[in-house]
Amino acid sequence: MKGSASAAVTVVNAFATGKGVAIGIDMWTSARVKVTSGGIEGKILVRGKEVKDYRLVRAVVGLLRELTGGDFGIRFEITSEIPVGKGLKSSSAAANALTEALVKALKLDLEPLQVVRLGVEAAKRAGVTLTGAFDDACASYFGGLCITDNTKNELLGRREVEGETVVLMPGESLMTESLRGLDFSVLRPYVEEAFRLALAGEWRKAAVINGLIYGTFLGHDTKPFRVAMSMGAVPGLSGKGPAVFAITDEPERLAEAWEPFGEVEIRKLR
Ligand SMILES: Nc1ncnc2c1ncn2[C@@H]1O[C@H](COP(=O)(O)OP(=O)(O)O)[C@@H](O)[C@H]1O
Ligand SMILES: O=C(O)C1=C[C@@H](OP(=O)(O)O)[C@@H](O)[C@H](O)C1
Repeated sequence: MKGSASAAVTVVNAFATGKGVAIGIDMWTSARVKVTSGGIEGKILVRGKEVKDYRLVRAVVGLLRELTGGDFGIRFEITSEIPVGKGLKSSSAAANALTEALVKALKLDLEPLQVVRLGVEAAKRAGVTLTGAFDDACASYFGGLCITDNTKNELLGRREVEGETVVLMPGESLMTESLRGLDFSVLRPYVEEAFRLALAGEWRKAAVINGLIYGTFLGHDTKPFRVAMSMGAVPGLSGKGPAVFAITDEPERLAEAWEPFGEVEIRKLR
């Protein structure tokens, strides 16, 4: 059976408040799963390279074994376009895609939101998230702009968004788990303002403010933001970064200007 889910970009990062906003983008992870009599065997390919980190796979299987009471194994293959550790939600997409594939293979009758919540629980157990990242998981599974309360796994609002975004993926990687213990609560008053803007429909302004706050706090290079803003684009920091995205009428021009900072791709919002 097959499952798939996409990358997403951040409008408001949930680290400081537990509430977040993210938008799905057209960059995909797919999972194929066969249920077997025992063991977990398979391969993870990210942008053509093998990744040997099976924590998320084991967590998804463990969770579904508990749910069904079955002692099954799996053969799996995960193929992903989403680079790991850039802030583009590789973990949410993998958890969603694998959970969806396995739920189908086990012929379980679950609502889409239940599938997403299982993926979030698996990501927590695997230790790859701070809040559970229900915001990212919803944007990754359903697409659109998703506003969530990650402390309650509640989807507060969702709306369709159209257009393209330029995505900059700098060479360095930053794993979410490496930020555990950092006190983001000092950012709360400012991030709450960004969240209010997003709730009021002003998600572009929210993304810029969120990006400047988190980007500064985490010590990211501010040049990509400056370049994008000076060209009239609307930039944001995706997750904890280092990936940056921007909405602009001239994606090709911005993509060229961002080339010195890393790999650049133009993707559709979905
Ligand atoms: N395609 C994948 N298949 C299985 N696990 C994955 C995949 N992509 C990411 N992961 C898991 O998620 C972790 C990265 O999560 P995270 O630090 O949040 O990065 P990102 O910023 O890319 O979401 C990896 O260490 C790995 O455990
Ligand atoms: O782990 C988490 O709880 C979160 C991770 C962040 O995304 P990345 O993992 O993509 O950096 C952030 O945007 C999200 O709101 C919450």
